[in-house]
Amino acid sequence: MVRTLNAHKGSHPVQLTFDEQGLRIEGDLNAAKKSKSTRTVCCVPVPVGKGPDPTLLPIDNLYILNAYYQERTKMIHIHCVLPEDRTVEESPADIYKFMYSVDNAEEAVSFCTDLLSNVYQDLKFAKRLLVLINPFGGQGKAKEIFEYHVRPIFESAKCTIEVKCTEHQGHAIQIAKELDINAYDAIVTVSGDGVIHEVINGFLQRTDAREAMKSVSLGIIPGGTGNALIISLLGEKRGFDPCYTALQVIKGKITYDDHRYFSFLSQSYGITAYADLGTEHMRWMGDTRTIVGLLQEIFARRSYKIQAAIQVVESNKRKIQLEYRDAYLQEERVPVNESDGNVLDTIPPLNEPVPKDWLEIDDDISFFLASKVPLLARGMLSHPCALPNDGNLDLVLVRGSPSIAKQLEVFTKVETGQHMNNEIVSFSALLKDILHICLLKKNCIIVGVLQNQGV
Ligand SMILES: Nc1ncnc2c1ncn2[C@@H]1O[C@H](COP(=O)(O)OP(=O)(O)OP(=O)(O)O)[C@@H](O)[C@H]1O
Repeated sequence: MVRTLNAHKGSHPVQLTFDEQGLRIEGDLNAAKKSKSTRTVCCVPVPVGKGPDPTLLPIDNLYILNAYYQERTKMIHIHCVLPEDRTVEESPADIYKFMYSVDNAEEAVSFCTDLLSNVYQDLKFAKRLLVLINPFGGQGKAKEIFEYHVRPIFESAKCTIEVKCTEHQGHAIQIAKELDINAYDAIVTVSGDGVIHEVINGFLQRTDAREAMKSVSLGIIPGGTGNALIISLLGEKRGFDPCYTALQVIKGKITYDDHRYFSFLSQSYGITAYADLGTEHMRWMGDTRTIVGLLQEIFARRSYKIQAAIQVVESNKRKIQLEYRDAYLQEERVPVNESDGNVLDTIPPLNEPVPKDWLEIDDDISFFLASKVPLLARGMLSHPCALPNDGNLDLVLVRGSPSIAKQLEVFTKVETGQHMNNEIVSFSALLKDILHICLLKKNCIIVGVLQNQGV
């Protein structure tokens, strides 16, 4: 279907055309200067910089939030989220609002109706969102990120927005556990991974866990220190862009479907964990604090005692890399398990002997980092072969306390994933996501059982 509407901007004729792919705006001579939303800093309006003309290329359906005709002003309004420069890969996105006069109201209304049904198709328009903001996440800017970047996008898409700030640790678990799942289409977290973890666990504690996860999807706006899930899904730039991630809430189709998560990102012990815990007071630094923490740990040559029993599928790094490459190149993705029914606890009880085919580790280590996702922070491709749906956890293990030079070598290569080839790094895929760990630190014993059923 191709639809055209004749409009004008002042005395200049403008033509709007849409088809299955998107919308083309022709004739808007100063779109670059005026199309963006007004920006304010401390309530003072600031001029919008002149960027590339956003109407030069057709606007993909994905980017269009809303189109409506205002009777009073006789104007058609079209709201979009667009990359600021569409010729640049992964350019930051922003909200754009186009307005044109149309003389024939009936034509304008019917154009908007058809454009919207084309743009949303099987997606719901005007979603009901519950927004959970962790005011203390990351550098404490989650509220500002939401109000300044995200709310205007949700409002443009006519979403109903209910905002709650998380008030204490565990609050998001309670909210997800008690949520009226008929009242919302999505829970949107403006936080780091910690609050997402709580929402997932809140859902899993419900008797109608599957139903809840099917009907209420999870939207993620990065507002914390660790934003591993969203950057692993959308990439390091787009996953960190509040406008682009807000667009995903409106237009994305990520839902939990039939799969349950017990552990959705990583399990960390050793210097990576203590680098995070030991730099709590440096939150103002943003994600640089993780780097400072790691350097502190490396230069102190710390090591940590661990007892772990793991079931290893593959420990040959070369084979893991080749399998990953083959899976990545495969057009068809690995089919996911569609089975219904209860989630089985497949982990042997801790008081029983460790199965014979498992590997026991009773050692000092620098770090033990198991993950389902490749990126654990920006610039930290810690698990370059992690595939979210292969049913395995990937483990990076550095035993003992290697020299500072050797550890720094690993550290400098983690950005590209090359650390995996380093001699001090053991890299394994762990069978069926089962992992028993018993961590010993000083006099304290922590017993953990981790089970992961994959994404
Ligand atoms: N109001 C609050 N006061 C104290 N803790 C809170 C509050 N709201 C949420 N939390 C807790 O803060 C933890 C971390 O939250 P989040 O992931 O949003 O931030 P983060 O900066 O990415 O955290 P981290 O540095 O641990 O990665 C969550 O586990 C949550 O339980």
